[in-house]
Amino acid sequence: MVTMAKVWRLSDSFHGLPRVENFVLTEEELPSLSSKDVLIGAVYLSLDPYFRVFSSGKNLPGEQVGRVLDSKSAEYPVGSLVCVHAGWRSHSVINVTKPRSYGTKVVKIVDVSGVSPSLWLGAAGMPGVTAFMAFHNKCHPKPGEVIVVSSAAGAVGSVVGQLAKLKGLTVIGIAGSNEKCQYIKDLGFDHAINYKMDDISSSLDTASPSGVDIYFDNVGGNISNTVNSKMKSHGRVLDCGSISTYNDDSASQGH
Ligand SMILES: NC(=O)C1=CN([C@@H]2O[C@H](COP(=O)(O)OP(=O)(O)OC[C@H]3O[C@@H](n4cnc5c(N)ncnc54)[C@H](OP(=O)(O)O)[C@@H]3O)[C@@H](O)[C@H]2O)C=CC1
Ligand SMILES: CCCCCC(=O)/C=C/[C@@H]1[C@@H](C/C=C\CCCC(=O)O)[C@@H](O)C[C@H]1O
Repeated sequence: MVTMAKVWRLSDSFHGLPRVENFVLTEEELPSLSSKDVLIGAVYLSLDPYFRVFSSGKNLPGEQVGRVLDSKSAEYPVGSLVCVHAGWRSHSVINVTKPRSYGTKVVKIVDVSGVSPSLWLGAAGMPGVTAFMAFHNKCHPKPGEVIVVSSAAGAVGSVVGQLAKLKGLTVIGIAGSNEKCQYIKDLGFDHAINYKMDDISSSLDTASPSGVDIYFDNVGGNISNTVNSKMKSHGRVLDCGSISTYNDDSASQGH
């Protein structure tokens, strides 16, 4: 039986903000399975900021949670839930012995009842691991310190803020709407700044008159210029990303 995959590709490279016209939905006939191949049906697709910068040619990158629909590998029986860098596509035929883009593999994931498998693309996946490793291994947090997190309602920032609360820090989040500010307050953030409505500088002075010990930066640009001006001596700035620059084709994307 022939399997047809629906595959999102780029019809045109990005210029400035991504537009619907940049994307085209195509169809692709999949090969029959060879030894160690599995047929995966997508369950959740991940949309991450790095797509804007790392998309090459017609192909979109992207991790997905999928379910094994057919298998020539005893290690991945039909019905297994997996995470795989397959791109934005409904179905994939993948050889489980071959590494994927930048070394990733087909990762079997635990199907926890009552927990959405989409978490494996968020808090339990790459964003969550990024937050955990960057916060604990690079920020050197100490209880009682003050941390500012930009893009605080995002996949990475929302986890960083919760980890910081667990570590006993005072946590200030910066987000772009009152709803997101309420969301991060509900997560336990001590302060929430709406960068589209509030004066960031005076809000930071009010939230932490003595300044900032750690800035977990996901945004870059003017927001970070303001936060950086509030850093204490020996403060730490963790440059996780600069999403405010990704749509600026003239900016250099160095990380
Ligand atoms: N170094 C690494 O290995 C990794 C780095 N990253 C980086 O971390 C950052 C966050 O990623 P992730 O949590 O997945 O993002 P999400 O897609 O979850 O959230 C991104 C949020 O950033 C905010 N944002 C977008 N544009 C701007 C802007 N111009 N100014 C201020 N805020 C803006 C928006 O929220 P709002 O409504 O609040 O504006 C948006 O929802 C990105 O820079 C990403 O590149 C992510 C994963 C790994
Ligand atoms: C513009 C620089 C973005 C840096 C921050 C960021 O979001 C990093 C994310 C990495 C992500 C991207 C790296 C390579 C993508 C290659 C796409 C492909 O070939 O499939 C990945 O390494 C996990 C995040 O740490």
